Order: sequence, then structure tokens, then C-alpha cells
Amino acid sequence: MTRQPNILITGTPGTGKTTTSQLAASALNFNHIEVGKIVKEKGLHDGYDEEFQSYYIDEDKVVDELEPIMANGGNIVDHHGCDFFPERWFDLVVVLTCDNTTLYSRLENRNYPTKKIQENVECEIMQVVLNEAYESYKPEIVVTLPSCSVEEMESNVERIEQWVEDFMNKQTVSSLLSLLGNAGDLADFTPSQELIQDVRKEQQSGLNKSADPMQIKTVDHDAIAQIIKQLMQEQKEYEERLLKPRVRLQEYIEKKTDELEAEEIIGSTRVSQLKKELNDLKIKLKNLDTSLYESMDKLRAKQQAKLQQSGLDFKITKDLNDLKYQMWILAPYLQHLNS
Ligand SMILES: Nc1ncnc2c1ncn2[C@@H]1O[C@H](COP(=O)(O)OP(=O)(O)OP(=O)(O)O)[C@@H](O)[C@H]1O
Repeated sequence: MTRQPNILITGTPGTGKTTTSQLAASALNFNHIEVGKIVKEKGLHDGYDEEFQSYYIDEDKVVDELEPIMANGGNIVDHHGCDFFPERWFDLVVVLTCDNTTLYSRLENRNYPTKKIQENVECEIMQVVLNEAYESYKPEIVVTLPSCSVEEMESNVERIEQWVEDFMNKQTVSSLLSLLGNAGDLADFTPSQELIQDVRKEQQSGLNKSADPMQIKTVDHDAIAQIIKQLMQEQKEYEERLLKPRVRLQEYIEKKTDELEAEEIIGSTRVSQLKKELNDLKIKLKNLDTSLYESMDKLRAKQQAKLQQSGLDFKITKDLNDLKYQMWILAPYLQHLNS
């Protein structure tokens, strides 16, 4: 089943975690979890440090509190530390960074004690949070994003949205493939330029249909996989039925060709008879092929009409049998289907 990702947004205090998390969570309709806030509200701490004006976090309690929420996916966790969360929670770890002067004035505006400001700026210079992120998570899921200006913040939010869209597409493809019993890896599948353009077109038409493109619709993968399976089965059976007479005809042509080759007297009546017969047979084969293609097209049109009736308005391509192609085309589109 497709799961929405969990994202950790971390960085030195003042780098813009909360602002960025709020914007991204509202654009994606994700849950924004501000760890500092729940620590205070739910008492998940071992007291208060007056000098640093902050709580001593009880990390175990925080993990226990968040565990069931994280299991659902669709969360943006916002915290200045990142080493005590279970690694498996996150699909993406964003580390926000900021230049020292800007950070200093942001923290000054908060009326933090000088010692706390200095400590935080030093922490940013030493890249403490970034190092912690690299020690705690696989480097390929850690992304550093500068957050010194409003423009940078907006672009960071867009990048996170785009990343989520890609993540969901990949998830849809693999979950559909596994439901279809072909849980293969897509790594060996390189889409052609033509295919990529097709996908873009499909994505665009999907986006146009959806009032809010960022609102990811819940897709009933089981039902869709079942439908695709049925369609493919129907096409396979139909094709096999159509192919039977073709195979027989082909065999007959081969037999006659052998007979012709075995004839020793060139120019005999038998030879010209066989040649004429073979010629007629080849024309028959050509006509049979044309009608075979037409019949398959008709079947696809019938299937398409049925799909539309059931509200699944996606296009059946001639390559329905090529499962990977079909999944690739469908994956982005399915997300925008009106359920
Ligand atoms: N990219 C940015 N450009 C301009 N101002 C920003 C940017 N990011 C954050 N700010 C401003 O800096 C201040 C601190 O931001 P924010 O509270 O989001 O930081 P934080 O990293 O969550 O801090 P903390 O860890 O202390 O909660 C806010 O006043 C916010 O409006």
C-alpha cells in the first residue's frame, strides 16, 4: 500500500525550521510536528534550564509519543536535534543552514541571552547538526538547504513538495508492481525520451483534472491492480484465440514452401500451381494480420469504454502487455484520479 513519507526538518535554532515546516506541511497537507512544542505541552522533559531557557528533553518519552504517529506517514518533524529519532522514521532529512550574521540577528530579535546566541552561532559554524544528520542517517537521504532569505525559503518548500511528489510516484509504481506479482526493480528499466514525454502529458492531464494538484488522492491500489490484471488477461486470451488460425496458416505455408523446394522439374505445372497457391496463402496471411490488429484495437476500445464507465479514465496503450511501460505511465496519473 502506498505510504506518505516522513520528513525531518532540522538545523540550528533560528535557521527557519518552523517557518519552512509550516509552509511545506500546509502545501502538502502533512502533519507538522514541532518537537519543542510537544515536549512543553505534554511534559516530555526532565526540567527546565534557566540559563539556556530551554527544557531537558526526555528523548525516550518523545520517541514513544511519536511512534504511532510516524507509522502513518505524512509527517514533517521539526527539531534542532536529530540523533535520537529512530533512523527508520524518515525518508528525507532536510538540514537548513544560514550565514552567521543573519542567524545572529534572528536570535537577537528573539531576545535570547547572549550566551545562548553565541552557542547557537558557534554550533552553526561547526556544522554540528549537519554532522549529526550524517552520523544518524544514510547520506543519500540527507539534504542541506540554505535558508537565509525569503526566496530561499520559498524555493526550499517547492523542492520538498517536488520531492514528495517523486516519492509518491515511485511508491505507486512499486506497490502496483508488487501487487501484480512483479515486484521487480525498476532500476533496469530505462524509459525512452518518447515515453518520458508521454508520461509528462499524462501527468499534465492528471494535474488539470485535479482542483488541488498537491492534494494527493488516496488510490485503491488493490482494485486498480485487479482491473489491470483482468484487462491483461482478457487481451491475452483474445490474442491467443486470434493467433490460433494464424499459426495454422503459417504452418501450412511452410509445408507448401517445402513442397515447392522439393519439386525437381523447374517450370512444371505442379511448380506453377504451388507458386500460385503460396501467393494466395501469403495474401490470406496479410489479411488475417490486418484483421487481427483491428480486432485487438476493438477490444482495447471496448475495455477503454468499460474503464470510463467505472470512472477510471486512463488510456489503454497498445503496450498494455508491457507491464513496466503501463505502470510507468499510470503511476503519476493514478495519483490525480478523482476517486
Ligand atoms: N529563510 C528565511 N528568510 C527570512 N527570515 C527567515 C527565514 N527563515 C526564518 N526566518 C525568520 O527567522 C526567525 C526564526 O525562524 P524559525 O522560528 O522558523 O526558526 P527555527 O529554526 O524553527 O528556530 P527554533 O529552532 O528556535 O524553533 C523567524 O522570525 C522567521 O520569520
